[in-house]
Amino acid sequence: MSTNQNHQNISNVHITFIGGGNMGRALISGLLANGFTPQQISVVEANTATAIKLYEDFGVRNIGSLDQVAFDFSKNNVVVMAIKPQDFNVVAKGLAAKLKHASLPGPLILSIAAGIRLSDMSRWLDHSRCVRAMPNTPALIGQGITGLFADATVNASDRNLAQTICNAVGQSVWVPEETLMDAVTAVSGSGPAYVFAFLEAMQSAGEKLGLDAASARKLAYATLEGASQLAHNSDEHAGVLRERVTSKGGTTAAALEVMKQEGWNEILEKAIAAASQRGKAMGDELGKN
Ligand SMILES: NC(=O)C1=CN([C@@H]2O[C@H](COP(=O)(O)OP(=O)(O)OC[C@H]3O[C@@H](n4cnc5c(N)ncnc54)[C@H](OP(=O)(O)O)[C@@H]3O)[C@@H](O)[C@H]2O)C=CC1
Ligand SMILES: O=C(O)[C@@H]1CCC=N1
Repeated sequence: MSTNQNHQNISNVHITFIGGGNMGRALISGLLANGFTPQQISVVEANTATAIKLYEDFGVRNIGSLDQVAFDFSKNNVVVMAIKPQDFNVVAKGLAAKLKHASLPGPLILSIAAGIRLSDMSRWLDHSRCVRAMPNTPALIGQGITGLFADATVNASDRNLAQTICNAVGQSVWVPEETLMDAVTAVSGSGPAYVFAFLEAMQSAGEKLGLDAASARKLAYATLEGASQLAHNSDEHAGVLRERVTSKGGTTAAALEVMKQEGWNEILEKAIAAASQRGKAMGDELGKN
């Protein structure tokens, strides 16, 4: 896997988002905070209220429907497919009609849909200039991490363009096999939800021990942030940092013993494996269309 940083001139890039829901919004917000202008971004969003909010908050252009999408081929066009996996096939087939009339090589398609495979999207779109990406919602604040995969037909310039967009909202990692995109989805795509669940549990445990809600929240959030920064800035394995907190016969040891007995690691491994299997199953199922 490679995590190389790259830079491409973004001033001539135009990005059309199809779907401006949770993840589309996070990417738009992150891109605008990190070098892109509202004039470089258009959105096709089925939900009128969501579309209006995107315009009000970010000033990005709303395109009423897929039928109205028109590419200006003096620009380097990218289409980000940010609809739900279950809607992908129908949207892709609708977009295919537009791509037929586009001057070659047509836009770069960057799909962020969980599970949807390159072979299926290329078939539905009748287009081969496609890259798969799996970002996560911290992109909203420029702290995202995106897993990327492209097959051998995608040239270096397009890989660069895809990565430049993802790096505008955080970091990125290329994976060498498409099947690993299900692992990326399970670890970092869904990952923020596990962290939020952890935060909810920490806060609630504090409250059960008598802390008021505001104090419990502050203690839990600051601990997660501090520990995460500490791990990030350290060359040492997280296990070594854990041991440094754990005094022999002390409080942390008591907590970790319960986590061990209850199978904390196994539960997390099972949960992340379930997410990965769900990604694969979605790919199998939706790829039948
Ligand atoms: N949420 C996350 O953390 C992450 C999500 N993803 C992927 O991103 C994709 C989007 O997820 P998410 O943003 O959470 O989903 P959302 O449902 O929040 O957003 C999808 C949006 O697309 C709209 N939509 C549906 N059909 C069309 C259409 N034909 N044309 C234009 N817009 C349409 C939906 O409107 P309506 O609601 O009215 O149907 C909705 O507003 C998924 O494929 C998911 O796998 C990837 C990484 C992380
Ligand atoms: O839950 C999902 O399916 C999407 C993909 C990763 C995060 N959200």
